[in-house]
Amino acid sequence: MAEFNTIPANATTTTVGERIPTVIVDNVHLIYRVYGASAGGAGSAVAALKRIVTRQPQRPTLREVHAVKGVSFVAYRGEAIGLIGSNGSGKSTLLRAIAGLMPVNRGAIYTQGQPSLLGVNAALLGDLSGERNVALGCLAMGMTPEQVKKATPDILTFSGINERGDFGSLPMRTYSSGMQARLRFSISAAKKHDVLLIDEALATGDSRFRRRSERRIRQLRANAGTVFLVSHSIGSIRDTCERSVWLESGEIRMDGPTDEVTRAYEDFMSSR
Ligand SMILES: Nc1ncnc2c1ncn2[C@@H]1O[C@H](COP(=O)(O)OP(=O)(O)OP(=O)(O)O)[C@@H](O)[C@H]1O
Repeated sequence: MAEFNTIPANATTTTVGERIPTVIVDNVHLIYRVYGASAGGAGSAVAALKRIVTRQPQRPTLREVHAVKGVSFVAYRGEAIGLIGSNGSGKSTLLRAIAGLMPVNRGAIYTQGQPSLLGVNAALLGDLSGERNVALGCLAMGMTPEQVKKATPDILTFSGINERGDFGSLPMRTYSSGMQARLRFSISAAKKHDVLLIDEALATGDSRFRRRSERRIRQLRANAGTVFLVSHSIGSIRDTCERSVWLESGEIRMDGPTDEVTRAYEDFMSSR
């Protein structure tokens, strides 16, 4: 997408008023292959006895989980998009593919720049202090050592982990899961991202941190990035995203203004 290079970094439209695409998802299929999974009772005691009697070795089996089925949409600069859907509908899988962490089996994903995935499972090292993890996380995001030094106090303050004592110098394994999630979010949000993918990160923070991180997401968007937010908290989605994509069983059920999509999703969930 070489034509993006000629557009000013903070513009959300071209000079002729066209919106600038940042992520194009074109008829994407994502399939997990699970090796060694026993299918249809092959793992039962009767099946095992039968194999012993007939002296047949257990054959390795392969099962496929078709997690995302033919999904297409275009995301634009300056948009915050909520990804909603019931458990197992394919939201996290789709984010991982947009981040380039999972190959697509069919279709294609085009992105502007390198999308950054911020998830509750993002790797931070439990034996290192919060401060060291901040430094490593910032270096991994491409900051220089000087930028890291400058950004570290702000990141620690934003995360709020030092509000109840000097936790920044303690190993991360001593943090609650909410504190760990807050620090992960704060590290990722310290950098301007072309495309920031957030998987449930806000759900684990308390309400004060949630408000703070929602403000930060709005700032990241205002800096012309695109934000994707996966969350089961419809409140967070409504407060942060003006557009939502609803996935169900790996397919798009609805894509449009958050108010309309979340209302339809809530009706669907309450009728189940
Ligand atoms: N590593 C994996 N191996 C095999 N199947 C997987 C794997 N990860 C997810 N799946 C399957 O892919 C499907 C989509 O899962 P995914 O985690 O993307 O859903 P989700 O919408 O994010 O769910 P949730 O809301 O529960 O987090 C599910 O059927 C799940 O069982």
